[in-house]
Amino acid sequence: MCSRDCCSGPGGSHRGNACTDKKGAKSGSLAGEKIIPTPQSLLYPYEVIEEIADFITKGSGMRPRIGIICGSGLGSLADMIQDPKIFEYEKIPNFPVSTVEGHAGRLVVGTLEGATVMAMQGRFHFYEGYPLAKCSMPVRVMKLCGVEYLFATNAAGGINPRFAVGDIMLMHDHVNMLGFAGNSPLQGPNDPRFGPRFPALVNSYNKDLINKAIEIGKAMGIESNIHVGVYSCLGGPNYETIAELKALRMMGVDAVGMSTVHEVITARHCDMKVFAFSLITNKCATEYSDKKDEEANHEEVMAVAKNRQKACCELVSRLIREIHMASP
Ligand SMILES: O=P(O)(O)O[C@@H]1C[C@H](O)[C@@H](CO)O1
Ligand code: HPA
Repeated sequence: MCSRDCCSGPGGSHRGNACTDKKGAKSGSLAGEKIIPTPQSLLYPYEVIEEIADFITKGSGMRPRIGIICGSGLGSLADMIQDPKIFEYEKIPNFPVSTVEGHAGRLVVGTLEGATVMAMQGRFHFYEGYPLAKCSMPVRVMKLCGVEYLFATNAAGGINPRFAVGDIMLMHDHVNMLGFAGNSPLQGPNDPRFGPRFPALVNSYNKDLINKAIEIGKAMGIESNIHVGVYSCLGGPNYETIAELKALRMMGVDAVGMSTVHEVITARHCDMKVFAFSLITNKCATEYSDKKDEEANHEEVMAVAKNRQKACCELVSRLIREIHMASP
């Protein structure tokens, strides 16, 4: 079988039934030979996750309580961290690398508003070629580092016509389109040390944290820019067609992106409390038009994220302060 960072990510590839690892060595089997499937979950068994978590907790001298995943262009959330200990993804054993612009590719551990935190400045997306279990593997690392709360953020297209560019949508639910297609980060044998075989996902998004965030939005004077809504993740990397956006809207989706859902599933499976929000970086057209400026593009996504980073940082830091003050 392929080695740890196998064919399922950049650097390796499938050829027929065989696979090549990063060094190009053929390590699978060709047609006619015995083929042993490797379920995604076995790419990162408990012991490997534990090793990565030990590397981070020993290297930082901390057991962080809050984990943050920075969305596209929202890396500044991690820049708020005090006394940061920085781990480049390349230097973390068994860690994938970031390949997307706006995702620096480093883990930052330190304190924020008095709380111990670890932040991913760069997440892994399905469209980068990583299977879902690999995309959300860092959430399990967070869990074994001691994280109780996951803060997942993303850049997303607004489908709800009431949303404006620059608004923040607090996620209270999601529609798992990749799950509709039979893909899940929890596929393969279940390790009960992480969580149950069949986790429930109702109430995945912590209501207390949503309510606190709404109050914080009011205190910041941005209540009209804060919404509560439903996010959906498609595989990307292409943005959606009009017909897809219309269908998503009919399903009750308010914002669409290419991440977060599999991270939330993984976090809920191992019983973490989840707070997540989308920064609306573009409005999604749901009617046919020839106007070029209605087409989504990553430059616009990054520019809007940069413009709104101050508000996003304040929301996150105030919420973390409340969590820490309520139970230091
Ligand atoms: O990592 P997130 O979900 O914030 O990134 C979004 C989705 C794509 O990666 C990219 C598209 O512009 O931004
Ligand atoms: N669609 C999907 N992902 C996105 C979008 C979008 O419109 N904007 C930012 N990420």
